[in-house]
Order: sequence, then structure tokens, then C-alpha cells
Amino acid sequence: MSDVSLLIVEDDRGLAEALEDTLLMAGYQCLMVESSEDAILQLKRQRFDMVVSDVNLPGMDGYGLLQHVVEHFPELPMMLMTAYGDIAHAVDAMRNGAVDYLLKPFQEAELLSVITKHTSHIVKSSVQKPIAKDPASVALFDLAKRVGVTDSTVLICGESGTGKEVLSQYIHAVSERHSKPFVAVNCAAIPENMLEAMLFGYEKGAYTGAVSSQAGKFEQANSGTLLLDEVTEMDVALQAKLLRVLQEQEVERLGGKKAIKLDVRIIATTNRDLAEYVREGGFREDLYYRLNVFPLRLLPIRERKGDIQPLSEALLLKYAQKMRINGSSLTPAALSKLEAHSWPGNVRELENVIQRALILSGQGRIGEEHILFDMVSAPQVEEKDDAHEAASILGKGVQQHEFRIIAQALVDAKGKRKEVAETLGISPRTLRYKIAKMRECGIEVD
Ligand SMILES: Nc1ncnc2c1ncn2[C@@H]1O[C@H](COP(=O)(O)OP(=O)(O)OP(=O)(O)O)[C@@H](O)[C@H]1O
Repeated sequence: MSDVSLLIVEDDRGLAEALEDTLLMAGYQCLMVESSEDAILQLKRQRFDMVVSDVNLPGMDGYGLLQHVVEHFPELPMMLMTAYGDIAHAVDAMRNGAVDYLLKPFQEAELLSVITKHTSHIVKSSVQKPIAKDPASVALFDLAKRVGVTDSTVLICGESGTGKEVLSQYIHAVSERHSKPFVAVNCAAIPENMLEAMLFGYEKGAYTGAVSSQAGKFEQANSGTLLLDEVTEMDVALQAKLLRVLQEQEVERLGGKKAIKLDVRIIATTNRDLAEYVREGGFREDLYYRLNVFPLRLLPIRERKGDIQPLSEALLLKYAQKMRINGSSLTPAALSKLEAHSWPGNVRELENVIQRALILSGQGRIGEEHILFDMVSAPQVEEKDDAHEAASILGKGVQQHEFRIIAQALVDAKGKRKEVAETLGISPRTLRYKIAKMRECGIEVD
């Protein structure tokens, strides 16, 4: 996802939704508003890279907004969308400072091409800055920056969801290879018998099903960076082959005869204690030393609590924009609840909790009651000696889990209850009952 953010002003909901889908698919972040007045409010609140506005709007029209932007945000490119036949006005708008215009109806490709034209410089120069506020994270990213500019192999260790891929991308982005490919392979997600072909490529006929030749990930990453995510999850035989490729810096496709020279920077990640895993015999020691040139360790977020607030706020903003919720905030009680949690799933879990909270609150203000954690972190039943209390806690945990599933299903189905009932395999009547229960518990269901 690029971090180019667009402000789209369109009062026709159908068109606004279509525009948003197109732009999100193309990787833009966008905030949709329906009037110039709302656009002006948002411009005060946050930074955008481009404004795309309809001309005919209720209240102040697109020309009025253009005037405002030219006056207050002279650096901000703004484009107008005008009705077919309105060309004279469009030309006028250009004279008054619009960078471009589109005549409706237009094709997706035209829209994307104009936006790219005015924002591509931002894409190229942007290094998505990971969030790091806790002193431990600041120090880690500082170190990552220093190792990033060298060509050293890096091994990143850290629990699941701590941001190992984010850190890898950062290392690539600050390196001299930043304009070259960054290719990631999740070694745990690919079936064992396919991983070898995927990494090294294959020639036509190398095995049944290889109907055409295919370059492997090493070749695809040539001159750039290859991320071997969860590198420990490949079998020992493949580890030996990987070691050979790394040592010789060349690769041979399966069924091929030609060695292909490689210039690839390797970043490997693991959520295991790798030294221990080597001792247990799960990972080759020689490969371990080859990868462990520069180790970086990402702490779990419970050990860098200073990141919780900025991460939560950034995630809140991200999902509020996606859900077209204007203005988002965390109450102090909600933040304390987030900071007190143990986060076994780390940032990925936090991301889920924030999305859920937004769904449950129905608007941007997140209170303590909207923060629901995953089941694994539900209160420890064993700690309670009173069996009745334990049962009640367990019951609450189950209920919370159920609420979460319903809330998520409602979002997935864009609020269509019939669809939700079908997906969950319950009757619409039961769903209505359960939603009423959620409301009783203070959960707002929009
Ligand atoms: N410092 C950060 N700033 C912003 N977002 C982050 C940061 N760290 C993690 N995230 C977000 O958290 C999620 C998990 O991060 P990532 O995939 O990098 O974790 P991981 O350690 O590679 O996980 P796994 O071990 O499960 O593969 C992603 O959506 C990522 O964007």
C-alpha cells in the first residue's frame, strides 16, 4: 500500500463508493466526504497529497473549494470532476489553479492515470515510516537504518505479529536497492513440495504440471532484496539447497542446466529462538551462521508499551478512513485498557482489536467498552477459586467471542443482516435477539 492519501469530495454515494473501491484497490489511502464544507474541515485535521472533487456539490461547489485550497494549501494539487459538456468551466478551473480535470463519465484507468501523474513523485520518495516511539523501538529502527545502508544479510527475530515484515521493508527502503524489487516469500505458508520450485524457479517439464518455465523468487528479486519469512519452516533438505545458493550466489532452476548469477540481499525472519532450534536439530547450523550476520530482535509490544498509543492511533486513523468515519479518538480509559493487555498476537492483534472497536462503537470515539480482546487473552479462569465466578467469567468470554464474530460478520456483509444470518447459520430472529443483547451490553451496532 502506498502512503499517498487522497481527499475525495463527491456527493453521489454510488459514484463515491465506486471511486473509493478503485482507489483502494490501486493502493491509495482515501477519505471520502460529501461536501466542500466537510472537505475544509478534514484539510484542517490532516495532511493529504491530492484533492479530487466533484464540481456540483450541495453548499459550496467545487470551484469554491478550489479557491479555498489554492489560498490555504497552495502546494496541494486539486483536480475537478465535471459533468460532460462542462468543458468551458473545466478550462476555467485549470486557469484558477486546478492541476487537472476529468469529464464524467470516465474510465477507472483515466482516473488512476491522472492521480498517478500528480502523486507519483510522492510514491517514489516515500519510505513508509514504521511507528516507533518507545525508546527500545527507536533504538532498533536506528540500528536497522545503519545496517540497512550496508548490504549485509539480516536476521530478524520476534514473536508473531511484531512487525518483522515491516522492519524488512524498512531495511530495503533505506538501502541503495530501494528502487529495485522487494520480494517476500513466506516459507511457512507454501506447501513444502512447492517451496523449492517457488524459490529457485523451474523449466518447462521439470515436473508434472510445469507447463511453462518460471523464474523463482531469487531471480525475481535479483538486484533487490529477498525476504525469507519464517525461514525455519523449510525442511532440512531444502535448507541445504538454500545454503548452496547463498554460498555460490547463483541459482539453477529445477530442470534447468544454466546457473543464473545472483545479486540479492537476503533478509530472513523467524519467530523461533533460532539458536535453540539449531541445538534441537531443526535448523542447519551452517545456514544459521550464514543468515545470522546481523541479528535484529523485535520486542513483543508488551515490552515496548510506549508504542501502544501511537500504534493504536495510527491504526484507528487508518481504519476510520477505510470505514469512512470522520474524526477518531481513544478515551483515556480505552488507552489504559490497551496498555494493560499482554498482546500475545502483538501488532496484528492490536490491529484486529482496533478494527473491532471501530465496528462496535459505530463512530470514531473509542471507549473502554469497545475494546474486546481475543479469547486467548480472556481472564484466567484458574486464578479464581470461586467456581461460580469462574463459570461466569468463562461465560462472558464466550459471549464476547460471539459478539466479535457477529460484529465482524456484519462488517463483512456491509450490514446486510439476512446475509449475516445465513453466513453464521442462525435464523434472522436469533440474530436480531443477539444484536439486541449486544446493545444491552453497551455495544452500539450500526
Ligand atoms: N512499527 C509498525 N508500524 C506500523 N504498523 C506496524 C508496525 N509493526 C507492525 N505493524 C502492522 O502489524 C501487522 C503485522 O506486522 P508484520 O506482518 O510485519 O508482522 P510479522 O512479525 O512479520 O508477523 P508474522 O510473524 O506473523 O509473519 C501488519 O499489518 C503491519 O502493518
